[in-house]
Amino acid sequence: MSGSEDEECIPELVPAEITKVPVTVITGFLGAGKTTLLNYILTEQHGKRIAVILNEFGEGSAIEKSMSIGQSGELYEEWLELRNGCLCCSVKDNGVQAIENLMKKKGKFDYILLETTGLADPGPIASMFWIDEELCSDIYLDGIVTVVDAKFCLQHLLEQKPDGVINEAVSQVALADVIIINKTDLVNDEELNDLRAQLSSINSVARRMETQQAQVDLPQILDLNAYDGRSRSSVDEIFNSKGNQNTAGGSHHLDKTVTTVTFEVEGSLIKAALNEFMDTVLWEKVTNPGGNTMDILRMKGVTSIVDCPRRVIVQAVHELYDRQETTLWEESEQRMNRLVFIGKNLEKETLQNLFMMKVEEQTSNSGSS
Ligand SMILES: Nc1nc2c(ncn2[C@@H]2O[C@H](COP(=O)(O)OP(=O)(O)OP(=O)(O)O)[C@@H](O)[C@H]2O)c(=O)[nH]1
Repeated sequence: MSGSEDEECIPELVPAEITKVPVTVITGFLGAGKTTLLNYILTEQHGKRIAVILNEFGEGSAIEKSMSIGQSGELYEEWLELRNGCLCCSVKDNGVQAIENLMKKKGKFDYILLETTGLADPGPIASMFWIDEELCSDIYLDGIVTVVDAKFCLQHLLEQKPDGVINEAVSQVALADVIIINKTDLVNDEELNDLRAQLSSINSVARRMETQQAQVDLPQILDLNAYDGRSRSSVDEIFNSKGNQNTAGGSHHLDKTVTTVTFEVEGSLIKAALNEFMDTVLWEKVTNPGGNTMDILRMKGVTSIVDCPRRVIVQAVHELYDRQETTLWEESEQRMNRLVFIGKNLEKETLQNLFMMKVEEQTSNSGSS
């Protein structure tokens, strides 16, 4: 249709994204306080209609007992509608089916919290939101919240696993967008400081909160837009994050192989070079000077792409990554790339040099043309 008069009559369409429902994944080691957190949320009068999906494998849960598995082994879910408008569902699979069923109840809720089991690595769950196209059309991953037990978290983080076996507690901290240190009543200041330092040595970019009985300020954990390139906060977060290599304080000898590494490189690179860089570090893998393979669990970055007027945010969880254009560069602004990696055996110089090579390739190509 053309003609300005006609256009003026057309009501403004609401972009599809606005109707998508955010999902926050709540993870944390056994007994850390995930259920306490969810119970708190479900009983508070917060004015939100939150649907909670409990992924229960533990024993003794009242909700678990109310579930049953059909004779043919199919999944049965227990749905509870609560007085404050929340919905609660207990499931026995990885939660995908439950989300799909939940979406049929559209309109009854405006937020989803998905609790993982204490022993789960949240990586595959986070990836699911990128690879399942049907899911992605209705919902989006808002962030990962990891609850840790102030008293026992260090012990879990320090637990040595056989080669190739992932320490789930480390993985949960590495992938967190928010870390809630719960049960602070059970530790003294020194223990708490030690834990803070160790958590920060693994993941120095996550927002950190400290609670008793998991009593959080809800806006601190919801609507983070942690994977949304369009949110100003995610750009700021990447720019304000501090890289941290082996700076953990305290007397514990934490297995420091999972760390946060941050670097900045001036200039721009072409889109194909950025993809090559991502493929190399995520898929082909690079080794550090000690000969160990760098294994990236989480990555986020703000990059500058040649001929693109906007910053491009790159997000990765394990081997999957995604690019999104975000805010405009100012004309006078120095083009800059800032990348944050959380993973195993990371070494800043190797990653930075590899990225610089991609930027320099572009500079030398444009110089010779
Ligand atoms: N002292 C103390 N105990 C707490 C606190 N928060 C929760 N608890 C208790 O810790 C125990 C475990 O809490 P849950 O909320 O069930 O932990 P969870 O992470 O859901 O545990 P799993 O489902 O087994 O993974 C319960 O007995 C809670 O009452 C706290 O801040 N301080």
